[in-house]
Amino acid sequence: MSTTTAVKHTPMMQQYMRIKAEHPNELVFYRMGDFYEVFFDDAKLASQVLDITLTARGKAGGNPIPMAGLPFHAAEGYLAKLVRNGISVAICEQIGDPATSKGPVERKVVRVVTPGTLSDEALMDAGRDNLLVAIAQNEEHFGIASLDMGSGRFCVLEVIGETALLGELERLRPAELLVPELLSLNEGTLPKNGLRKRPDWEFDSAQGNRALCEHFGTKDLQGFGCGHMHAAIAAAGCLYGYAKETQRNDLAHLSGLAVENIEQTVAMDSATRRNLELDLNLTGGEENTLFSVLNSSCTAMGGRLLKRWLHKPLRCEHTILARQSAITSVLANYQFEQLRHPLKHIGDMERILGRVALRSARPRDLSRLCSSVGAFPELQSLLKNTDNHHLKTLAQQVGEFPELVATLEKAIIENPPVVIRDGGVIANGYDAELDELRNISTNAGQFLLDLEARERERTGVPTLKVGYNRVHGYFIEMTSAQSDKAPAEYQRRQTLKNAERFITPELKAFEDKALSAKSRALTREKALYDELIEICNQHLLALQGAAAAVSELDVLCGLAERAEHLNLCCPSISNTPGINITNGRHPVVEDVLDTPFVPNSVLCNNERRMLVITGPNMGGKSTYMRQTALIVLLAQIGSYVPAEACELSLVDRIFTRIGSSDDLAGGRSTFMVEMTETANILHNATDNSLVLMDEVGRGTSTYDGLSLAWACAEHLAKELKAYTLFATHYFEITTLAEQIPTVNNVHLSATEHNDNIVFLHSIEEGPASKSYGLQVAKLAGIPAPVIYNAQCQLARLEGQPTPEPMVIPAPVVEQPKAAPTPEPTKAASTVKTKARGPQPDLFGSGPSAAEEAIIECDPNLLTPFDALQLIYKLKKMV
Ligand SMILES: Nc1ncnc2c1ncn2[C@@H]1O[C@H](COP(=O)(O)OP(=O)(O)OP(=O)(O)O)[C@@H](O)[C@H]1O
Repeated sequence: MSTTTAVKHTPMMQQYMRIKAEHPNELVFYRMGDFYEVFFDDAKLASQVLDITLTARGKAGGNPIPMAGLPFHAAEGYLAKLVRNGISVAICEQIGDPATSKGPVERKVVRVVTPGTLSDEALMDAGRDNLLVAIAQNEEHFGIASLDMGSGRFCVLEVIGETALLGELERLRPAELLVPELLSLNEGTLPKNGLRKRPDWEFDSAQGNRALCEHFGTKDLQGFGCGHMHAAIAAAGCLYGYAKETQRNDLAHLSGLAVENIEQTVAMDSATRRNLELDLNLTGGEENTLFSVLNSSCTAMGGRLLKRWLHKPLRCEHTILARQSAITSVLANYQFEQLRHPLKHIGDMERILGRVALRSARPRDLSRLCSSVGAFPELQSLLKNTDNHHLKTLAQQVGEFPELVATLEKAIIENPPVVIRDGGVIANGYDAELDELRNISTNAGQFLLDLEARERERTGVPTLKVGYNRVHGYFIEMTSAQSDKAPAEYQRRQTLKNAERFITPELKAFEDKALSAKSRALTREKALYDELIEICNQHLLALQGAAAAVSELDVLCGLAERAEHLNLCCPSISNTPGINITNGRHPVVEDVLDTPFVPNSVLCNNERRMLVITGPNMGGKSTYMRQTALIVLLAQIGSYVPAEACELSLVDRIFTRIGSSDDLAGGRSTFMVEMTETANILHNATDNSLVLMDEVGRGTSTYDGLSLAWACAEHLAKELKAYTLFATHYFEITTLAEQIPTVNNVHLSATEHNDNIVFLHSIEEGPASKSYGLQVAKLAGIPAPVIYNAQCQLARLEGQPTPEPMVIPAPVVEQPKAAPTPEPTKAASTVKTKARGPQPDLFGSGPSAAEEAIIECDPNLLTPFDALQLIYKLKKMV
């Protein structure tokens, strides 16, 4: 804040400063009539992020106070933009009455909107979970707590080591991340947006335990299965405190803590999650991802659940088979199509219920909740005769809520306004008192006319009038001459020169009602609305369960629809170790290709633990590897898979070492990233893991790279025995198959036509015969002279005659500095005799004649003439 306490402020500014001092880390929206105003540094930030004008209001210490204002009615859009940028906002409203206030109206922060604690529909992306995450550290253990404020889903887990932690953070992608001040982690690896450091004491496990027990009304947390998870409880405690502080609410919808058991799910590190492009592609977009192809859910909550499934493949065969059998069941007779009809009428119940619990639900939330729950009977009748156990369980969990639907239907008008503030939400006929109040204000005129006519007749005074004035209110007026005809219950209210004014008990009662009818109608309506929210809250737990079951039904029907339309097959889970995919396809590449996708099979088992994949660039190696991982992943979420047939045993981890990018924020070069990821694989892969290695070693010099690739492949095949797909351009590695029985060569086929390469994309047994690198470069548009030069260099390296005399100076070709380490050398000697194709045998080739001549000569002994001779000699040799 660019101001000092010594500066004299106006009373209003003093009030602002007091409030701001309590919210140093939030941008304060200070309510001024129909505007929110922001001051000082907040104003500068807001004007920058929101692209609004920065002006000034008054002065402090002679300097103008920077100010930016935004209309109150448009605040939501601005809030959304700020939270998307990771900025929290404290909303400070006028709570005093301006008419009676001395000095500035009393103001108070009514809520703090932070990126991770959103629940307003307008501020959230319906397509993804919006998570508040906290991490706590206990030596090597990391406790992770996550909360989806919208739905109240509150989960904890513990992992060991930084890599596993980062893998989970990649899965959760927190909108806001709470970390202790003293976290021994490389901060560059944590997401920047929404990162909040909290004091270490907030992560006290015992204190967290107490707060959580108090919230759930339990003696301890054993019932949730996390009593012993101290790091996770520390994280959950901090998260809970933060959520409560910002929401200023009792968070009733947080009904339990779910323990995410990592033993039950397939572990994937952050690189693997990114490389497989599960729900985000490599450029960060949402198109062309596994999710985009596979999602055909009808509800937003179904879509979000599918994302969670894709990021959490299972190792629990029972659950996988339950999902699979449900899909098979709804595929029969296209039942999924019928089920999708009621599902389309179900709104985002999960988030609506969150707002109901937070008591911030809007009228349209209630009417959508009503129509959503109103669709349950149709779902039930469709599932009534199912013989599938899982579908039966889900149907039971969905239940029916006839009374609630009847109440909401009766209570809320068909298209209610956005907010309850101005009323007009509760339907006529729902509440007699409200009806009467509304009748009074709308029918007041008629009532008075009727009364006038009746009183004229009763008194026989045709000039009797019913009137109103602001001082005396309603009255019956008679001329002074006729006033003796006033009945006994007429009470004199006012005497004028020629007339008398009376009031009757009936008119008095009407007056009491009419004068305040409008505001009382509004008050009554608000009370009824709160009552409705309470009624919904009474069903909260059951409704949350129903929403979860509906989401799952939706995902299962969506997967069935995809299975039907994308021609997927039901994988079978086997106890015999192995992955056997017949004619598998890459669902995303297949989706984007205009030409037919070439299906390929994979066979890995105890005898075939590693496939060394060779083939030309663009041949389809990466596609083949990724499709294998995606098929395994889909099988383990319980889905059908893109293949003709598939049988597999469950894998415990999926690792990928694919592509290369540097990690500037984390201070790691491309090669360092590559090696870190490889190290993680070598430390953690088991004989039940699926490992994809794409061109390991290419990030460094040829010899270092080949040696590393060789050693990694050998370690994976001999020691770890993981199912490994190892794509490489180092032909030497194909000879591993001759030394290790469980290593097999496969290649992506291609052929040449008129000097051009034709990719066949089909997998064949054995190593590739050629690499076609120059043809692919030509295809990519490398200029002809450069291609020609490359051809010459290739011929020279291969010891073949140069195609044409070379005019371009030869580039420096790297020469081996030292012999490779003993193990690879042993392997290399085999390579020398066995290496196929025209590529040079890098380990095997000795020094050339020119090199030998250079080695032999001693420059200290050369005369200038000798040196010139040597140059001529060398020139002849190359
Ligand atoms: N089975 C297939 N059927 C049809 N087209 C395919 C198939 N596999 C790959 N392709 C096409 O070939 C392109 C290149 O595939 P991919 O990236 O897998 O090749 P690669 O062998 O890994 O290449 P590089 O060695 O250069 O990384 C894909 O983008 C896709 O268009």
